[in-house]
Amino acid sequence: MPGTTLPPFPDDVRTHPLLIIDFERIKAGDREEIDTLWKAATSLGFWYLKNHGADEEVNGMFDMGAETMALPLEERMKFEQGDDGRSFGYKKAGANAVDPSGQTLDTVEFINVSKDDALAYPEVAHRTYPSTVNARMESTIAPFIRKALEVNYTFLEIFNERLGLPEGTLARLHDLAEHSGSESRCTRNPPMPGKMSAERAALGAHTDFGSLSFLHNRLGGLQVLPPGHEQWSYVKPLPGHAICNIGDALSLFSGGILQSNIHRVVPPPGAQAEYERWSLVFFIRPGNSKILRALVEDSPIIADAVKKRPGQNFETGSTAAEWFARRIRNQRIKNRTGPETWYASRGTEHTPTVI
Ligand SMILES: O=C(O)CCC(=O)C(=O)O
Ligand SMILES: [Fe+2]
Repeated sequence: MPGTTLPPFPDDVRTHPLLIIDFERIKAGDREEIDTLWKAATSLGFWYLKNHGADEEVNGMFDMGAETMALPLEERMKFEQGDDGRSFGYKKAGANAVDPSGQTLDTVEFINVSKDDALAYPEVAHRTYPSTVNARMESTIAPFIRKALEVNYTFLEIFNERLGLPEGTLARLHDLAEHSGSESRCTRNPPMPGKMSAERAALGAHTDFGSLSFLHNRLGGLQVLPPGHEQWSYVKPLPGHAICNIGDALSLFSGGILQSNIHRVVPPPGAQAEYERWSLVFFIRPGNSKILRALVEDSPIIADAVKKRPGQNFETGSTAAEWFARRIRNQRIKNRTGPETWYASRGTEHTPTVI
Protein backbone atom coordinates (compact mmCIF):
# COMPACT_ATOMS: atom_id res chain seq x y z
CA MET A 1 0.00 0.00 0.00
CA PRO A 2 1.08 3.62 -0.40
CA GLY A 3 3.91 4.50 1.94
CA THR A 4 4.99 0.91 2.56
CA THR A 5 8.34 -0.29 1.24
CA LEU A 6 7.74 -3.68 -0.28
CA PRO A 7 10.41 -6.36 -0.74
CA PRO A 8 11.49 -6.79 -4.36
CA PHE A 9 10.04 -9.46 -6.63
CA PRO A 10 12.41 -12.46 -6.31
CA ASP A 11 14.63 -13.34 -9.26
CA ASP A 12 14.50 -17.11 -8.74
CA VAL A 13 10.89 -17.79 -9.78
CA ARG A 14 9.58 -18.66 -13.22
CA THR A 15 8.47 -15.41 -14.87
CA HIS A 16 6.90 -14.76 -18.25
CA PRO A 17 8.01 -11.57 -20.04
CA LEU A 18 5.30 -9.35 -21.53
CA LEU A 19 5.70 -6.87 -24.37
CA ILE A 20 5.76 -3.25 -23.19
CA ILE A 21 3.42 -0.82 -24.94
CA ASP A 22 3.78 2.95 -24.66
CA PHE A 23 0.32 4.56 -24.51
CA GLU A 24 1.67 7.96 -25.61
CA ARG A 25 3.02 6.37 -28.81
CA ILE A 26 -0.23 4.48 -29.37
CA LYS A 27 -2.23 7.72 -29.08
CA ALA A 28 0.18 9.39 -31.51
CA GLY A 29 -0.63 6.66 -34.07
CA ASP A 30 2.92 5.21 -34.10
CA ARG A 31 2.69 2.26 -36.54
CA GLU A 32 5.54 0.30 -34.96
CA GLU A 33 3.95 0.54 -31.51
CA ILE A 34 0.56 -0.47 -32.91
CA ASP A 35 2.22 -3.51 -34.54
CA THR A 36 3.70 -4.50 -31.18
CA LEU A 37 0.30 -4.09 -29.50
CA TRP A 38 -1.30 -6.28 -32.17
CA LYS A 39 1.38 -8.92 -31.63
CA ALA A 40 0.74 -8.94 -27.87
CA ALA A 41 -3.05 -9.02 -28.27
CA THR A 42 -2.99 -11.94 -30.71
CA SER A 43 -0.35 -14.07 -28.94
CA LEU A 44 -0.53 -14.13 -25.13
CA GLY A 45 -3.26 -11.50 -24.92
CA PHE A 46 -1.36 -9.73 -22.07
CA TRP A 47 0.93 -6.69 -22.22
CA TYR A 48 2.44 -4.00 -19.98
CA LEU A 49 1.26 -0.45 -20.56
CA LYS A 50 3.42 2.55 -19.69
CA ASN A 51 2.58 6.27 -19.85
CA HIS A 52 -1.13 5.54 -19.27
CA GLY A 53 -1.47 8.71 -17.19
CA ALA A 54 -3.66 7.13 -14.48
CA ASP A 55 -1.18 6.92 -11.55
CA GLU A 56 -2.93 9.49 -9.37
CA GLU A 57 -6.35 7.92 -9.92
CA VAL A 58 -4.91 4.45 -9.24
CA ASN A 59 -3.45 5.58 -5.89
CA GLY A 60 -6.80 7.12 -4.94
CA MET A 61 -8.54 3.84 -5.81
CA PHE A 62 -6.17 1.88 -3.55
CA ASP A 63 -7.00 4.34 -0.74
CA MET A 64 -10.72 3.78 -1.40
CA GLY A 65 -10.13 0.01 -1.23
CA ALA A 66 -8.26 0.29 2.09
CA GLU A 67 -10.97 2.53 3.57
CA THR A 68 -13.66 0.07 2.47
CA MET A 69 -11.91 -3.04 3.81
CA ALA A 70 -11.39 -1.18 7.13
CA LEU A 71 -15.19 -1.00 7.62
CA PRO A 72 -16.60 -3.65 9.99
CA LEU A 73 -17.32 -6.91 8.10
CA GLU A 74 -20.98 -6.56 9.09
CA GLU A 75 -21.12 -3.25 7.25
CA ARG A 76 -19.37 -4.61 4.14
CA MET A 77 -21.74 -7.60 4.11
CA LYS A 78 -24.73 -5.26 3.66
CA PHE A 79 -23.38 -4.71 0.15
CA GLU A 80 -22.33 -8.31 -0.69
CA GLN A 81 -22.86 -9.28 -4.34
CA GLY A 82 -25.02 -12.28 -3.35
CA ASP A 83 -25.57 -15.62 -5.07
CA ASP A 84 -27.76 -14.55 -8.01
CA GLY A 85 -24.99 -13.79 -10.49
CA ARG A 86 -24.58 -10.11 -9.70
CA SER A 87 -21.03 -8.77 -9.81
CA PHE A 88 -21.40 -5.24 -8.44
CA GLY A 89 -20.80 -4.70 -4.72
CA TYR A 90 -18.60 -6.39 -2.11
CA LYS A 91 -17.40 -10.00 -2.38
CA LYS A 92 -16.34 -11.62 0.87
CA ALA A 93 -13.30 -13.92 1.00
CA GLY A 94 -14.26 -17.58 0.61
CA ALA A 95 -17.47 -16.93 -1.37
CA ASN A 96 -16.08 -18.61 -4.50
CA ALA A 97 -14.68 -22.01 -5.43
CA VAL A 98 -11.22 -21.99 -7.01
CA ASP A 99 -11.40 -25.44 -8.64
CA PRO A 100 -13.88 -28.20 -9.56
CA SER A 101 -13.49 -30.02 -6.20
CA GLY A 102 -15.06 -27.21 -4.22
CA GLN A 103 -12.70 -28.20 -1.35
CA THR A 104 -10.72 -24.98 -1.42
CA LEU A 105 -12.15 -21.50 -1.47
CA ASP A 106 -10.81 -18.19 -2.71
CA THR A 107 -9.07 -15.96 -0.15
CA VAL A 108 -9.63 -12.58 -1.79
CA GLU A 109 -12.19 -9.95 -0.93
CA PHE A 110 -13.03 -7.17 -3.33
CA ILE A 111 -15.23 -4.17 -3.93
CA ASN A 112 -16.68 -3.82 -7.44
CA VAL A 113 -18.16 -0.52 -8.58
CA SER A 114 -20.29 -0.42 -11.73
CA LYS A 115 -19.29 2.03 -14.46
CA ASP A 116 -22.98 2.94 -14.75
CA ASP A 117 -23.34 3.70 -11.02
CA ALA A 118 -20.10 5.72 -10.94
CA LEU A 119 -21.02 7.84 -13.97
CA ALA A 120 -24.67 8.34 -12.90
CA TYR A 121 -23.88 9.17 -9.25
CA PRO A 122 -25.76 10.35 -7.15
CA GLU A 123 -28.39 8.58 -9.21
CA VAL A 124 -28.42 4.82 -8.72
CA ALA A 125 -28.14 2.82 -11.96
CA HIS A 126 -27.84 -0.66 -10.42
CA ARG A 127 -27.22 -0.61 -6.67
CA THR A 128 -25.91 1.34 -3.66
CA TYR A 129 -22.43 1.04 -2.08
CA PRO A 130 -20.67 1.44 1.30
CA SER A 131 -20.15 5.00 2.59
CA THR A 132 -16.41 4.82 1.75
CA VAL A 133 -17.28 4.26 -1.91
CA ASN A 134 -19.89 7.03 -2.00
CA ALA A 135 -17.42 9.46 -0.43
CA ARG A 136 -14.99 8.93 -3.32
CA MET A 137 -17.44 8.28 -6.16
CA GLU A 138 -16.99 11.69 -7.79
CA SER A 139 -13.45 12.54 -6.62
CA THR A 140 -11.72 9.19 -7.29
CA ILE A 141 -13.84 6.41 -8.80
CA ALA A 142 -15.45 8.25 -11.74
CA PRO A 143 -12.09 9.87 -12.74
CA PHE A 144 -10.36 6.46 -12.61
CA ILE A 145 -13.12 4.88 -14.69
CA ARG A 146 -12.95 7.71 -17.26
CA LYS A 147 -9.17 7.22 -17.63
CA ALA A 148 -9.60 3.45 -17.95
CA LEU A 149 -12.33 3.94 -20.57
CA GLU A 150 -10.07 6.27 -22.56
CA VAL A 151 -7.34 3.60 -22.61
CA ASN A 152 -9.76 0.82 -23.50
CA TYR A 153 -11.63 2.70 -26.24
CA THR A 154 -8.25 3.56 -27.81
CA PHE A 155 -7.38 -0.14 -27.94
CA LEU A 156 -10.84 -1.05 -29.28
CA GLU A 157 -10.45 1.41 -32.15
CA ILE A 158 -7.09 -0.12 -33.11
CA PHE A 159 -8.43 -3.69 -32.92
CA ASN A 160 -11.47 -2.62 -34.95
CA GLU A 161 -9.21 -1.48 -37.79
CA ARG A 162 -6.87 -4.48 -37.65
CA LEU A 163 -9.82 -6.89 -37.64
CA GLY A 164 -11.16 -5.25 -40.81
CA LEU A 165 -14.42 -4.24 -39.13
CA PRO A 166 -16.55 -1.30 -40.34
CA GLU A 167 -15.59 1.85 -38.46
CA GLY A 168 -17.05 2.06 -34.95
CA THR A 169 -18.23 -1.57 -34.73
CA LEU A 170 -16.43 -2.42 -31.48
CA ALA A 171 -17.22 1.02 -30.04
CA ARG A 172 -20.94 0.41 -30.67
CA LEU A 173 -20.75 -2.99 -28.97
CA HIS A 174 -19.41 -1.06 -25.95
CA ASP A 175 -21.77 1.91 -26.21
CA LEU A 176 -21.20 4.01 -23.11
CA ALA A 177 -24.92 4.82 -22.93
CA GLU A 178 -25.98 1.17 -22.62
CA HIS A 179 -25.89 -0.47 -19.21
CA SER A 180 -23.17 -3.10 -19.02
CA GLY A 181 -21.12 -5.22 -16.67
CA SER A 182 -18.19 -2.76 -16.93
CA GLU A 183 -16.78 -2.21 -13.44
CA SER A 184 -13.77 -1.29 -11.33
CA ARG A 185 -12.52 -3.87 -8.82
CA CYS A 186 -10.21 -3.28 -5.86
CA THR A 187 -9.01 -6.57 -4.34
CA ARG A 188 -7.32 -7.39 -1.03
CA ASN A 189 -5.59 -10.70 -0.35
CA PRO A 190 -4.38 -11.13 3.25
CA PRO A 191 -0.81 -12.29 3.90
CA MET A 192 -0.58 -15.97 4.75
CA PRO A 193 3.16 -16.59 5.03
CA GLY A 194 4.18 -20.21 5.24
CA LYS A 195 0.57 -21.40 5.36
CA MET A 196 0.26 -22.16 1.70
CA SER A 197 2.29 -23.26 -1.22
CA ALA A 198 2.36 -21.25 -4.43
CA GLU A 199 -0.06 -23.82 -5.80
CA ARG A 200 -2.77 -22.58 -3.45
CA ALA A 201 -4.75 -20.20 -5.65
CA ALA A 202 -6.06 -17.04 -4.01
CA LEU A 203 -8.17 -16.46 -7.12
CA GLY A 204 -8.77 -19.57 -9.22
CA ALA A 205 -7.61 -20.06 -12.82
CA HIS A 206 -9.89 -18.10 -15.13
CA THR A 207 -10.21 -16.05 -18.27
CA ASP A 208 -11.64 -12.56 -17.85
CA PHE A 209 -15.35 -12.31 -18.65
CA GLY A 210 -15.36 -9.06 -20.57
CA SER A 211 -13.46 -7.37 -23.39
CA LEU A 212 -10.38 -5.70 -21.87
CA SER A 213 -8.86 -5.48 -18.40
CA PHE A 214 -6.69 -2.58 -17.17
CA LEU A 215 -4.86 -3.98 -14.13
CA HIS A 216 -2.59 -2.45 -11.49
CA ASN A 217 -0.78 -4.47 -8.86
CA ARG A 218 2.30 -3.97 -6.71
CA LEU A 219 3.23 -7.44 -5.47
CA GLY A 220 3.73 -10.60 -7.49
CA GLY A 221 1.08 -13.31 -7.45
CA LEU A 222 -0.50 -12.98 -10.89
CA GLN A 223 0.39 -16.00 -13.01
CA VAL A 224 -0.31 -16.88 -16.63
CA LEU A 225 -0.35 -20.23 -18.40
CA PRO A 226 0.96 -19.25 -21.83
CA PRO A 227 -0.41 -21.23 -24.82
CA GLY A 228 1.53 -24.48 -25.19
CA HIS A 229 3.07 -24.28 -21.68
CA GLU A 230 2.42 -26.80 -18.95
CA GLN A 231 3.65 -24.69 -16.07
CA TRP A 232 2.37 -21.44 -14.65
CA SER A 233 4.64 -18.37 -14.80
CA TYR A 234 4.49 -15.20 -12.72
CA VAL A 235 3.94 -11.83 -14.34
CA LYS A 236 6.38 -9.51 -12.58
CA PRO A 237 4.82 -6.18 -11.54
CA LEU A 238 6.76 -3.25 -13.03
CA PRO A 239 6.48 0.14 -11.25
CA GLY A 240 4.42 2.63 -13.25
CA HIS A 241 3.21 -0.03 -15.67
CA ALA A 242 -0.33 -1.33 -15.92
CA ILE A 243 -0.98 -4.87 -17.10
CA CYS A 244 -3.59 -5.08 -19.86
CA ASN A 245 -5.28 -8.21 -21.13
CA ILE A 246 -7.95 -9.44 -23.51
CA GLY A 247 -11.11 -11.10 -22.13
CA ASP A 248 -13.60 -13.61 -23.53
CA ALA A 249 -15.92 -11.13 -25.22
CA LEU A 250 -13.22 -9.75 -27.54
CA SER A 251 -11.91 -13.22 -28.20
CA LEU A 252 -15.39 -14.33 -29.28
CA PHE A 253 -16.16 -11.19 -31.35
CA SER A 254 -12.84 -11.65 -33.20
CA GLY A 255 -13.29 -15.36 -33.93
CA GLY A 256 -10.33 -16.18 -31.68
CA ILE A 257 -7.89 -13.74 -33.31
CA LEU A 258 -7.64 -11.81 -30.04
CA GLN A 259 -6.48 -14.09 -27.24
CA SER A 260 -8.23 -14.35 -23.86
CA ASN A 261 -5.59 -16.16 -21.85
CA ILE A 262 -6.03 -18.17 -18.67
CA HIS A 263 -4.52 -16.67 -15.48
CA ARG A 264 -4.79 -16.93 -11.70
CA VAL A 265 -3.56 -15.28 -8.50
CA VAL A 266 -1.42 -17.17 -5.96
CA PRO A 267 0.24 -15.82 -2.76
CA PRO A 268 3.09 -13.39 -3.56
CA PRO A 269 6.46 -15.11 -4.02
CA GLY A 270 9.40 -15.09 -1.55
CA ALA A 271 9.61 -12.34 1.06
CA GLN A 272 6.60 -10.61 -0.56
CA ALA A 273 4.36 -13.33 0.96
CA GLU A 274 4.47 -11.46 4.31
CA TYR A 275 2.49 -8.57 2.86
CA GLU A 276 -1.12 -7.86 2.10
CA ARG A 277 -1.64 -7.96 -1.66
CA TRP A 278 -3.79 -5.32 -3.35
CA SER A 279 -4.81 -5.08 -6.95
CA LEU A 280 -7.04 -2.82 -8.97
CA VAL A 281 -8.71 -3.54 -12.30
CA PHE A 282 -11.13 -1.87 -14.64
CA PHE A 283 -13.02 -4.34 -16.81
CA ILE A 284 -14.73 -3.00 -19.92
CA ARG A 285 -17.54 -5.31 -20.99
CA PRO A 286 -19.99 -5.17 -23.91
CA GLY A 287 -23.44 -3.63 -23.51
CA ASN A 288 -25.83 -5.99 -21.69
CA SER A 289 -27.94 -6.77 -24.77
CA LYS A 290 -25.04 -7.59 -27.09
CA ILE A 291 -24.78 -11.20 -28.28
CA LEU A 292 -21.38 -12.82 -27.81
CA ARG A 293 -20.53 -14.28 -31.21
CA ALA A 294 -17.88 -13.94 -33.92
CA LEU A 295 -18.57 -10.91 -36.15
CA VAL A 296 -18.32 -13.03 -39.31
CA GLU A 297 -20.77 -10.95 -41.37
CA ASP A 298 -18.85 -7.75 -40.64
CA SER A 299 -15.31 -8.82 -41.50
CA PRO A 300 -13.82 -11.30 -43.99
CA ILE A 301 -10.78 -11.52 -41.71
CA ILE A 302 -12.94 -12.78 -38.83
CA ALA A 303 -14.97 -15.07 -41.14
CA ASP A 304 -11.69 -16.58 -42.28
CA ALA A 305 -10.40 -17.03 -38.74
CA VAL A 306 -13.55 -18.91 -37.76
CA LYS A 307 -13.24 -21.18 -40.83
CA LYS A 308 -9.69 -22.02 -39.77
CA ARG A 309 -10.89 -23.15 -36.33
CA PRO A 310 -13.68 -25.62 -37.19
CA GLY A 311 -13.55 -27.34 -33.79
CA GLN A 312 -14.40 -24.19 -31.92
CA ASN A 313 -17.71 -22.63 -31.10
CA PHE A 314 -17.91 -18.87 -31.49
CA GLU A 315 -21.73 -18.82 -31.27
CA THR A 316 -22.50 -18.61 -27.57
CA GLY A 317 -26.20 -17.79 -28.09
CA SER A 318 -25.77 -15.68 -24.99
CA THR A 319 -26.01 -11.97 -24.34
CA ALA A 320 -23.12 -10.30 -22.51
CA ALA A 321 -25.38 -9.93 -19.45
CA GLU A 322 -26.28 -13.65 -19.44
CA TRP A 323 -22.65 -14.73 -19.99
CA PHE A 324 -21.40 -12.75 -16.99
CA ALA A 325 -24.27 -13.73 -14.69
CA ARG A 326 -23.80 -17.42 -15.47
CA ARG A 327 -20.09 -17.31 -14.74
CA ILE A 328 -20.40 -15.33 -11.51
CA ARG A 329 -23.35 -17.40 -10.22
CA ASN A 330 -21.57 -20.71 -10.78
CA GLN A 331 -18.39 -19.62 -9.00
CA ARG A 332 -20.30 -19.02 -5.77
CA ILE A 333 -19.74 -21.93 -3.40
CA LYS A 334 -23.33 -21.60 -2.11
CA ASN A 335 -24.60 -22.58 -5.57
CA ARG A 336 -22.37 -25.65 -5.87
CA THR A 337 -24.08 -28.97 -6.58
CA GLY A 338 -20.91 -30.75 -7.80
CA PRO A 339 -17.97 -30.33 -10.20
CA GLU A 340 -20.50 -29.40 -12.91
CA THR A 341 -21.12 -26.07 -11.16
CA TRP A 342 -17.44 -25.16 -11.57
CA TYR A 343 -17.49 -26.17 -15.23
CA ALA A 344 -20.59 -24.03 -15.74
CA SER A 345 -18.57 -21.03 -14.51
CA ARG A 346 -16.00 -21.39 -17.31
CA GLY A 347 -15.41 -19.14 -20.31
CA THR A 348 -13.20 -19.58 -23.36
CA GLU A 349 -10.24 -21.17 -21.53
CA HIS A 350 -10.87 -24.67 -22.84
CA THR A 351 -10.58 -23.55 -26.43
CA PRO A 352 -7.20 -21.84 -26.65
CA THR A 353 -6.86 -20.25 -30.06
CA VAL A 354 -3.10 -19.69 -30.21
CA ILE A 355 -1.17 -22.81 -31.12
O1 LIG B 1 -4.84 -9.43 -8.88
C1 LIG B 1 -4.36 -9.60 -10.01
O2 LIG B 1 -3.17 -9.35 -10.27
C2 LIG B 1 -5.24 -10.16 -11.11
C3 LIG B 1 -6.71 -10.16 -10.78
C4 LIG B 1 -7.57 -10.83 -11.80
O3 LIG B 1 -7.15 -11.60 -12.62
C5 LIG B 1 -9.03 -10.51 -11.84
O4 LIG B 1 -9.53 -9.84 -10.91
O5 LIG B 1 -9.71 -10.94 -12.80
FE1 LIG C 1 -8.57 -11.90 -14.24
